[in-house]
Amino acid sequence: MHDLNLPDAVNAHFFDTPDDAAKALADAVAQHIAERLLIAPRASLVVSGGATPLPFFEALREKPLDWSRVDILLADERWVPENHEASNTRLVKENLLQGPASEANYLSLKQPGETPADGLAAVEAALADLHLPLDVLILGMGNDGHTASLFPDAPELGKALDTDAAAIVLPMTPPSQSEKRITLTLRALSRAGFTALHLKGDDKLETLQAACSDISRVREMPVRAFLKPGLQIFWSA
Ligand SMILES: O=C(O)C(O)[C@@H](O)[C@H](O)[C@H](O)COP(=O)(O)O
Repeated sequence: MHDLNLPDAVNAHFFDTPDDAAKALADAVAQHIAERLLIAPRASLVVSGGATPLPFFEALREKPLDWSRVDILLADERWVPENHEASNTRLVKENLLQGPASEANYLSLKQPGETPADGLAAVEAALADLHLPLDVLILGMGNDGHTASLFPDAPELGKALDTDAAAIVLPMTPPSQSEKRITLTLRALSRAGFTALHLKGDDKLETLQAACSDISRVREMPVRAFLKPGLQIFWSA
């Protein structure tokens, strides 16, 4: 039905409604976290901002997990105050860190500082205890092929994609975006125990199709870096 030329061992799940996709993704994430907590003292959960994750957050926050042992952070953040409508931290606090999930530990990528470069040391300090690889990573994707804040037009993209570099978080200043950003780097985002790409709408399917057409040209569409064996794609109309 969906004419995608997916790389080997990438699994795509298609749903009729955003709620169906969100519930299935929340089930999969909760199962993965529960399994991880059986064998590890804590589990990390990295989520994305934007519009797509809202119903997923609403479904996930109700799961009966030992949330006090879960560290939640964002894959990327816009460098705006927490009460700004574009703040991903606000989105997560209002929609995910509620109910049972309010017991989770939130690690913020937004720290004091005029710019992400000014706040970088404080963000690195906030992430000092973060264990890599991550346990669960949920990514979104823009129609320019960005994921997290790995934007094709960001001057910092080369550094952020360099998995040999030590940085796990970097400021990003893509001219296409009105706010400055901060993002986990590819090094931090690679090899998570469970990685999902959560997409909504036909336009995203077309973008995914374009991304799959030549996965080697990562700088043109950074989402390609994640089109690897084990990736789970959750798409809905
Ligand atoms: O803060 C952000 O903007 C992101 O984390 C970003 O990578 C997002 O996931 C995509 O832009 C998709 O956004 P939508 O879900 O709004 O389409």
